[in-house]
Parts: sequence; C-alpha cells; structure tokens
Amino acid sequence: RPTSNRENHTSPVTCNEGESKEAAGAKNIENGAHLNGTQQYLPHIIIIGVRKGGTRALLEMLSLHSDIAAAESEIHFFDWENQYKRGLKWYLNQMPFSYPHQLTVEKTPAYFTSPGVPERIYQMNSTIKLLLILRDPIERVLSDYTQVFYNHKQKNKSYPPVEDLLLKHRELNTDYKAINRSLYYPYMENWLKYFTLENIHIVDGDCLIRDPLPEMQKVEKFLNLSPQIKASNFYFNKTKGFYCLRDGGRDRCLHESKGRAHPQVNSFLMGKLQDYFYEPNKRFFELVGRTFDWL
Ligand SMILES: Nc1ncnc2c1ncn2[C@@H]1O[C@H](COP(=O)(O)OS(=O)(=O)O)[C@@H](OP(=O)(O)O)[C@H]1O
Repeated sequence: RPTSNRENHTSPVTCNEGESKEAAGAKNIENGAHLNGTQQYLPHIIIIGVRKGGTRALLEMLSLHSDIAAAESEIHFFDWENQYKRGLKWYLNQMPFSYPHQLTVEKTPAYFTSPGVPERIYQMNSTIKLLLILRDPIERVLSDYTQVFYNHKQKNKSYPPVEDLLLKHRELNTDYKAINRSLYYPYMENWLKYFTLENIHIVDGDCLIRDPLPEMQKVEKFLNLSPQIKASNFYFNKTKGFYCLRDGGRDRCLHESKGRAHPQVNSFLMGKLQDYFYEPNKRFFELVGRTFDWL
C-alpha cells in the first residue's frame, strides 16, 4: 500500500500535485437495520467543511464512486445540541443503507468552525477519515455573503450591499461572521488537537472548480478507493460556468444555488481583505505544510 509522502514544509501549490495516503481504516459499526443485504453504518468519512467551500460538489463527485454511500442531507449531529443529545443510534439511523464493501460519508459544512465538534467526532471514531474542502478565504467570504443575500431575497427581505457590511468606518468589519469563518488556521488548530494530518485530507476547492478530476483522484487515493472516477464523469457546462456530472449516461449539474455570481468588490475593500487575510493564510500554510493559491 502507498504511504504518505507529505513532508513537514510548505511547497508551491499546483492543482495536480499527487498525494498518497494510508487505507481509510474504516470501522464497521453494528446496529443498522438490514434490508436486502444492505445496512446502515456510522460514517467512515465526514466532509467537515468549510461552509461555501464546495462541500456539495465534493460529496456529489465522490458519490460517482460505486464504493461510496452518501447521506443526502446535512445531519448536523455533532454541532447541534438537540441532535447530539439523541445519541449515536439516532445518528446511525440518518445514514444511507449500504453494502458492507461501501464507505459511508456525510457532509455538514458547519462542523469545521464548531469548537466542540472535533472532540465529539474523535470520541466516536479516532481513526475516521476527514475531508476538508477550502477555497480562497476572500472568495469564501463573498460566497457566504451571496448565500445570505439570497436567503433574505427569498423571504422578500432586503440585505445591505457587501461594502456596507464588510466595512465599518473605512476599516474591515471583522465582526462580520463570514470574515471570521474564513480565518482557517484557528479552527484547524482545534482539529489538530485531536486528529493528525494523516486523517484530514484538504481538498483545494478552487482547483475542484477549475479541474475536478485531479482533485477527486487525490481523494480516491486518500480514501484508498480503487481509481474509478474518470474524465468522462465531468463535462463543462458553459451556461452554468461550472463542471457538471455525467453518471451512467445521466447528466446533472449542481442546484442553481451553487455557482451564483458574487458581488463586484471595489479595490479599496479588496485591498483591505487581502491585507487582513495575508498573515492568517501564511499561518494556515505552516500548520498544514502546504500552500494554496490565496495570497
Ligand atoms: N461543479 C460545481 N458546480 C457548482 N458549484 C460548485 C462546483 N464546484 C464547486 N462549486 C462551488 O461550491 C460552492 C458552494 O459550496 P458548498 O456546497 O460547500 O456550500 S454550502 O456551505 O453547503 O452552502 C459554490 O459557491 P458559489 O460559487 O458562491 O455559489 C461553488 O463555487
């Protein structure tokens, strides 16, 4: 089996850099009801975030693999007290029915930034495989803003222009939640108290948008899955401006809420955002021993 070749230093980012990983170390957990040879399992893999990082695209693309069984909705088990109180049996019951050779995966993007979640997941399974998809923190802020903007619009409510929210007295308004969620390193530090980088694979969300196949091949390796995902599983949809999926002759793009245009940001605000994220990004690169195309 291939072993990890990750070294403890930063290296220039490319979208195609190869990376080998140990086996997924999947652990079967009893209790799921049986149905036609299928059973429910606690997840062997969790997509922990980040919100607006491309978590749905990652889950859908991973589901192209026949050895993957994915929970359709976001479970919010570890971050919502009322769900967590229901216990692991409840969590198990939210999982899809799958065959014994399949790996179960769920995605809840809010896990990454929820302080108590790493410990709770560790208590459930200390060798679980975690997938974290990150994108340029500034793009993530704008994507987050766009999401909230449309949530308001749907309810016929207005939402302030991006400049009004992100600037206060001509300085960056660091109280704005979306800015805080893009400060990846403190959250990552919390995860690394419980898991090593051997357990956490970071997917480059910007690369996944531009060229999904190489990113997905790295994910297959990390999970020790057979190489099944192929170039023919993707086609670029010019109208949407994103790659869509082709699965057994079935074509599908992500929901229209994925891939929306972001607001234009003036150069003053962009400069403020770039200054603000420069140091935190560097700290994040040091923490994870690799760089991303964000600076
Ligand atoms: N292939 C493909 N098609 C459409 N969208 C894609 C794709 N790959 C990645 N993305 C990006 O995914 C972003 C949404 O991220 P999430 O799914 O994590 O959002 S959420 O937190 O679950 O709401 C979404 O963010 P926005 O561009 O701001 O809409 C997309 O940029």
